[in-house]
Formats: sequence, C-alpha cells, structure tokens
Amino acid sequence: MTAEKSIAAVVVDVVARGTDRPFDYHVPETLRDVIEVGSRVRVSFGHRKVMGYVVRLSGEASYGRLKPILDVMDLVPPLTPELVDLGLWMAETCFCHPITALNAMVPAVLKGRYRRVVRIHPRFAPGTVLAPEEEALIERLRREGERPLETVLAWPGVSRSLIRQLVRERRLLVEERVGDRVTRRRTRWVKPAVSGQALRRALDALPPRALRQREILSHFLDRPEAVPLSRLLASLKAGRSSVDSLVEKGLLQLEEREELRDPFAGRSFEPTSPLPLTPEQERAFRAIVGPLREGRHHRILLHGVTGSGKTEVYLQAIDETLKQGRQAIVLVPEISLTPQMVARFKGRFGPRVAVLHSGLSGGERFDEWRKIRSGEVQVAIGARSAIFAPFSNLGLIVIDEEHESSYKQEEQPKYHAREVAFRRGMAHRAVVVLGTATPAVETIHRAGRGELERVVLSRRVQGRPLPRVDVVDMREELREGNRSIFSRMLQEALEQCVSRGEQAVLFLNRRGFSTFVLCRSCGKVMECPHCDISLTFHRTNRTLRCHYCGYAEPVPETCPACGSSHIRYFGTGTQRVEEEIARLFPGMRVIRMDVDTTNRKGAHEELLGRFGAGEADVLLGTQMIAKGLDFPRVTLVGVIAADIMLHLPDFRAAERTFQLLTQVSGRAGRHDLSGRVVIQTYSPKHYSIDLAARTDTEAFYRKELLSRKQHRYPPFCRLFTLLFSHPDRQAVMQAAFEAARLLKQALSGKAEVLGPVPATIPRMKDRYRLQVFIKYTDEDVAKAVGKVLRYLEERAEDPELLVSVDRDG
Ligand SMILES: Nc1ncnc2c1ncn2[C@@H]1O[C@H](COP(=O)(O)OP(=O)(O)OP(=O)(O)O)[C@@H](O)[C@H]1O
Ligand SMILES: [Zn+2]
Ligand SMILES: [Zn+2]
Repeated sequence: MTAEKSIAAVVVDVVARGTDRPFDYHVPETLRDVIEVGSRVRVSFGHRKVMGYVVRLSGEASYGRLKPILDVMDLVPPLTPELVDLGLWMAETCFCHPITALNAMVPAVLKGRYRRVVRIHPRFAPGTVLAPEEEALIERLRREGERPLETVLAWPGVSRSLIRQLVRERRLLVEERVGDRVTRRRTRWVKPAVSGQALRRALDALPPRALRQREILSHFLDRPEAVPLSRLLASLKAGRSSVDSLVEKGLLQLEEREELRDPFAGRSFEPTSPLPLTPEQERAFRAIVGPLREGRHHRILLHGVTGSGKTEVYLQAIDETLKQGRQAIVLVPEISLTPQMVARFKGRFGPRVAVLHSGLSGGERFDEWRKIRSGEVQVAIGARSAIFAPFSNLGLIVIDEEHESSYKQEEQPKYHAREVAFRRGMAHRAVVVLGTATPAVETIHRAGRGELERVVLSRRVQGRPLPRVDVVDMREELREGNRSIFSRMLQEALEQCVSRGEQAVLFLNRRGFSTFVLCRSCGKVMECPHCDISLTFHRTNRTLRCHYCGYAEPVPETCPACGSSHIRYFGTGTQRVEEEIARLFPGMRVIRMDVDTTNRKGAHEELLGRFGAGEADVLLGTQMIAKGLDFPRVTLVGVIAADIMLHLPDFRAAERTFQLLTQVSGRAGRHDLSGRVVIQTYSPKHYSIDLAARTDTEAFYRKELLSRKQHRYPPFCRLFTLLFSHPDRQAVMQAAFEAARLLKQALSGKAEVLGPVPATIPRMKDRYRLQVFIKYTDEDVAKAVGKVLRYLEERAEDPELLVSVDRDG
C-alpha cells in the first residue's frame, strides 16, 4: 500500500516572498514507488514549471484539489531524510529560504536549470498556407524534433516575432523544461556477442589476411570479459573498422558504460600503516573510540600543540569507524587541503576516500559525491561543504583546525560547519572531534562548561621541542635607523638558515601591506567610484582594481585631484618583500605564493612540490601558507608584520592574531632539525602577540575570555548583525532607523540593540550600508528578530532595500 504517499510537501526552487514554506502536491499512482523524502521533483508553480525537493510524504492533504507531481528526477534521491531535516533546521536558524539551504547540500550540477524549448503544436492544422520562412522553420522542427529556444532563434530567417506569431496560430509551442547540469562520462566497451565455440568457428573461417580481426577474436577467446574499446584498440594496435566489421557480423557487441570520474586517476599514493601511538595520542584515541563503540553521540575538543600528531589520531579513529561499518567525514580548511594532507588519507584508506575540494570541476565533484551517496566510499575529506556528505551511517566527524573562520559560510545559508556537525552527530549518534592547536574562544568556553570533553596533546611527537620564538619591536628598528622591511634579527637568522642549507618560511599578512596608490603631493588615495574603499594595485597588468566590485582602471599618470605626477604606488605586499630579499640577499631563491601566483589550477600544488624538493630557500606567502605544511628542512619562520590584524574592527582581532602566530610558528622545526621563529611587530606588548610568543595558551584564553565577558561579546552573549543596504542614502537611513526603533521596542529588557552605524565599508557596489547590532542571550530573541524583519520587508515594498542577517556566537 502506498496511500500514505499520496501527498508530497515540496520546497520549490523559487526564492520570493511567501515561498519560504513547503507546498502540497498530489503524488500520481505511478510515481509512488519511486518518490521518497529527499527526492527531486518537477512541479508546476504558478504558471511555471520548477524543480523542488520533497520534504514530507503523507496521506492527507491540506487543501482539496492539488496539482500533481510531474516527475521524479533521480532514481536515488539526492537527499536523505536526515539531510532534509537538517536543511529545514538550517533555513530556520540562518534566516534563509528552505530552498537555499537544501540547494547548499547537493552538488552544484543538481541545482535546477530552466530552459525553453520550441516544438510543433500537437494539434497543428495541416493544409494551412504558410509563408516560406514559416514553412522552413516547421520543416526543420519536424526533422529535428524539440529544440531549445536559443538554438531556434539562431536559425536563418527566424525571429522572436515569427515564433510569437506561430504560437498564437497554435502551430508551435514554447515550453519550459526543468533539468539540471548533470553530465555523465560514458565510455564504449566491447564484448563477445556469441559463445566461445562460435568465436572459435568464426576465427577458423576468417581468411589469413584479416590479421587484425583474427587478433581481436583470439583476444576474446582468451579473455571473454568486456573491455573498454579504446584500450583494446591500443593494445592490439588495431583500427576501429576491424571491430566494426566484427560487430556487423554479430560476433562482438558494443555497449556504453557510465564511468565515474576520478580526479586522482593514475596517481599512486604511498600506502602507510598505523604508527605506534604516544601515550598522549593513545589517550586521545581511547576518548574517541570509547563512545564510538558504544554508538553514543559525544563531542571532543582535541587540543594538541602543532606537530603533536593529531592527524595520526584521526586516521586511527577513522580506521576503527570503518571496522564498525560506519562512515567518517573529515573537514579541513580549503587552504590546508593540500596534496600533503590528501596523500595522508589516500595513503591510509586508498580508494575508500572521496576528496571534495574547490579545484574539482562540477562533474568531478558530482562523481565524488555519488560515490559517497552510493556507499562506494566510506570517508569524505573536504572543505566546509563536505559536512553535507550524504552518508547514511556516520560514526565520526572530524573538524581539523576547528577555529578557522572559513567554516562559517559568508553567503546564505550562513551556517557554521561546527554547528552542523553537532546536529548531524546527534542524528547519527556519532562522535564529533574538533581538533586544533588554537581552539576558538567559544569552543574553549564550551569545553569549560562541560559541553565538550577536552583532550590535550601537550607535546610534539618524539620529544621534538617547540621552536624558540623571538619578538622584534619594529619601532625600535626604525629608531635605530633600519628602514628595511626586515629587522636585523630576521636578516641574520635568514642568512644563517640558508647558509646551513636549510629552508625558511616567510609569512606576510596580505592586508597589511600598502597595495594602494597615493599622490605624494596632495595625499589623495585612489578609490573605487562605486565603493568607499581604496583600489588595489596590480603590478602584472598595471591596473587598479576594486576587490569588492571588480571595477578596474589603468594606473593614472598624474593625480586626478591635483595634477601632480608624484604618484607613488606599491606592489602587493609579497612582491615588495620579494624585491627586498633580492636586494639584501642576492642569489637567494624564493618561491612566492599569493593570489597572483596561485590562481592557475594546480599552481598551489606545483609550488609546494618545488619547495619540498629543495628548489628554493625561502617560501614567501600570505595566509595560505600559515597551516598544514610539513616540510622537514624548514627551520626558520619569519612573520613580517604580526599586528596588522589587531587593528581590524572585529572583536575577534586578538583571537585571530594569537591563532595565526601560533599556527605559523608551528611550521618550524617539525622534524629532526630544531626550529626558530622571529615575529616582527609594532605592538610587542599586546597580549595576543606576547602570549603566542611564549606559547602560553592557557593564559591567552583566560585573558581573552575575561575581556569578552567585560565587553559583553560572544561567547557571553549572542550577536546579530543586521546589514541594511540601498542605492539611496536617505532610504537606507530611514529603513535602518525604523528597524532599530522597532527592535528596541520589541526586545526591550531582553536584548541590547545598538546602532545603526555605517558598516566597515560604508558603500559597496553603489549601495549605502548601515548596520544594527543586537546582543542577546535569550533564545526567544531570534524569533522576535525574524518577525520584525519580515514585517519590515513586507511593509517596505521596496525591492531595492536589502537586509541581511548574520549571527555570531
Ligand atoms: N606516534 C607517532 N610516532 C611517530 N611519528 C608520528 C606519530 N604521530 C605523528 N607522527 C609524525 O609527526 C608529524 C606531526 O604529526 P601531525 O602532522 O599529525 O601533527 P598535527 O598535530 O596534525 O600537526 P599540525 O596541527 O601542526 O598540523 C608527522 O610527520 C607525523 O607523521
Ligand atoms: Zn594629488
Ligand atoms: Zn568597487
């Protein structure tokens, strides 16, 4: 009986006011066997046909007459019921449309694609008189069948008005088709079409000069199983025609098979076996597998210093997970999804691992995802969105470098992978492990309150010491007449390191260095005409670009404000440092890694490979080299300017600085050679820098928590940031002040409403931007905020007004 599947609640692929709830559809008898919660379906919505996801199946309708589900799009639903549930929860907690949340969980190629097709009207009246161009169009459509509208419009003599005319006369139909962008890779295979005996007879009957055909038949006599056509032809040096004639004779047959793309095809990974664990690692391992074996949801913070062997613990815990027939997800920040990291997982688990990273093509990503959905692989490793890997029996979720800000998505749905992991962990009774040397302040706070178990790895493996860290006060350097980017201490250390034949990593925070263009006569800084932000200088093609809207202009010869020709422009920070190294240390070999040198596919990997092979003395780079790297010959780490991030208007500035410095320092002396770190700064006394240098993690978290408590910031409250934007300054002011007033009224006594104040970038893409902050602890506030926003949206009726909501803590 499938009567309980007669009604489907569908979230449709339409983002508009009023569509943020499921709509009921009737499930025709014929589709009841295939439809499931999580299925993608085609439905009519208004006068359109759209894609949607089934979020509930039942036997009762909320309305009398319902429109039918037109089609179920996949044999296996892309979402599991658990993921559907997760999506609806995300929509609610992230203030986004359910469809936005559901779409975020499937590969991009499955998202709806809509196109219009032209075909001949089924009730086309023959015998009517047609103009020659009409005749030609109809004739061609009759031959070729239904064609996309754009294609038809490109045919000679066809215009929009001609089509409109024929549609009105009921000779043509223009229809909307809903599909996706899925492409499948197919290959041709050949196999015998007859028995071995028949093949033998055919072989005997072939004339001796039909050499290739004889060879092909002998091949199948020895090995009757199917082979890819191209492989057969290559191995026998035969041409396609020989196979074709055997197919024509009915001896062989061709078939198409679908092949899953393998982004790592043809690459071998050195197999590795589990290492004997250190006592600390052993304790961490037991903390994980205990609840894993009991099938109990549990949360663990694995707080281990850099180089303490966290990854080995993950690997062995995953091994245990697989032994129990369950699956594991490992999240790593995109930038540390390095070839080294991938090799460690592939080396241990081989083809049981799917890797999801942004370098894959849409098709490759889809295929990796299907291997997960079908159970062909049991481990998924990837960046943030891999948290949605559609496993059905998760045992373990690992989030490596859990403090990384990239785990929070910046666009809708604005989810945090950590919160999603906890929710999935509960649903599957899985263990969630957050691993890092520098936990997020909120994670430490949660551990302190017993919401997570904290397990510490306090030592590097094999008794390797943590590197010695020196802090250099750059103000002092200037006072003593050193105007170089390099302090004397860093210069000396670099020189010594390289002369010993060892390697150095120099780290530069990209934001820190002047990349803008300045007039030295009047002080004007070149700014984007659409955003209140200075333009960035790009040396390679000598342009000024806006990193927010993409605006570009050539570098001016003279100042647009005063006409002076004393224009000073700076290369990107890393380029400047590279030049300085060339000046100070002629002959030193440098590999530069920044957005400019790594935007080509595979460049990242290639540069790291060359550094690992000893082709350079210095690796110079931005954030992207801060973590995950493990090179035995690196003994010096230099931080060019540590305090840049401290001055960002962000309550996490100190936390981020501490984390970054600790992580970069961790790159030095990880193997037999001992390491050294030099941190250059203008604020050596700041606790985030001082305590990072002294590796006094506990003191840092104590101090930071105290400061957050005093200033009332997360984790001691939760924070909403509402961003209002509009092309008109007056309109945005009005909306933001009105919202703040309403919110203060609605939340009085329950939350603190601050603002509106101009956003950090007060104008972007020609839109003025204001922010309102809400600090609260009471969960009901979230609902009230949602209500006020909806009210404002509905009342404003101004399509130009955009409000975005961001939740923190
Ligand atoms: N039990 C062990 N015995 C010997 N070597 C080990 C052991 N565990 C890990 N190692 C080695 O120690 C090095 C550091 O380990 P790993 O990279 O796992 O540390 P980590 O804590 O993940 O580091 P980070 O957070 O700094 O990236 C690696 O080269 C690893 O192979
Ligand atoms: Zn000027
Ligand atoms: Zn701009």
